[in-house]
Amino acid sequence: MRELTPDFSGLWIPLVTPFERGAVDHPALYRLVRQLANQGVAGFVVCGSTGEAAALSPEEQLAVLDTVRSAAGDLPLVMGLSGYHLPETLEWVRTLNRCGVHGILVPAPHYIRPSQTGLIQWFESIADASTSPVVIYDIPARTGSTLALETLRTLAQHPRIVAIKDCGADDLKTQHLIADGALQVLAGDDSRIFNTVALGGAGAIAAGGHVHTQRMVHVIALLRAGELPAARALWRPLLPLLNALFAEPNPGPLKALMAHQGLLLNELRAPMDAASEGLTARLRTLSEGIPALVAHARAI
Ligand SMILES: O=C(O)C1=N[C@H](C(=O)O)C[C@H](O)C1
Repeated sequence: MRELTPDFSGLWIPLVTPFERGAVDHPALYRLVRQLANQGVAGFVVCGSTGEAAALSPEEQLAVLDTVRSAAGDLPLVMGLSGYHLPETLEWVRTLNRCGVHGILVPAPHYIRPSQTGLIQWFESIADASTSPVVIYDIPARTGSTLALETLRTLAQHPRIVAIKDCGADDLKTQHLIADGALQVLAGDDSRIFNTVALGGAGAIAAGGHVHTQRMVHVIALLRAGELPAARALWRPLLPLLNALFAEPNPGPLKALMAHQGLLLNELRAPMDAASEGLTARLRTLSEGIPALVAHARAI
């Protein structure tokens, strides 16, 4: 039986971490969250892959969480985890328990590629230790581990495992998970948002939601309301930009575009680096070619 009935539907923004001369740029992060918070987003993911969490110390991660919390108002926060050392990860979960987040986003341990039994043990141990709901982060391209459908079905029986950020790139698995109804399915690959939500998924955790945020919020809301033609009309202009944002390693392209928009400095922590000039120019052209939402909405 489920202990909690949390809701992860809608558009969640996996926040970038702005930097200035090597340090976290907290004022820029605060301004960014303030600006996004009143655009209809469901909440924020702090220290996900887009947030370059792997390059942040635990102290920096907690400071980032504090800044986001101070700017986010009532919006819920999900904290990302990473690593492969189970005892250290459980200790970190206990630290996060004291921070009172809405959920934790948990990927498979990276690099070591355990068996499906080992993966079940990993997620169940973390869920047992967590006082917050767990969102499974299924992202084999980054972790090296594929979560089989049966593994996910087993994990869905845990009372605190309630949702999945689906970057599995496996359409059939996505459809089975949605049909099962045991986990809320959130698109984790931006280009799959439309299909996932049209099939009955609950929403998305999408880095591309930093830009043209309201358009993405509307697409998801229209799909959830069954208004397919209107959703399609808003989605089509977004797709080339969303694809281009991932043409080089995320969040390089996103930060380049946001820097052009004056939202932060175009700085990443090594070994992540800035997007190429050619891609940056293409992103600007694509982004500027997307009609303003109000004008577009009038036209449909
Ligand atoms: O940080 C995230 O959460 C996301 N990560 C994915 C990735 O970087 O692979 C992309 C997605 O848009 C959000």
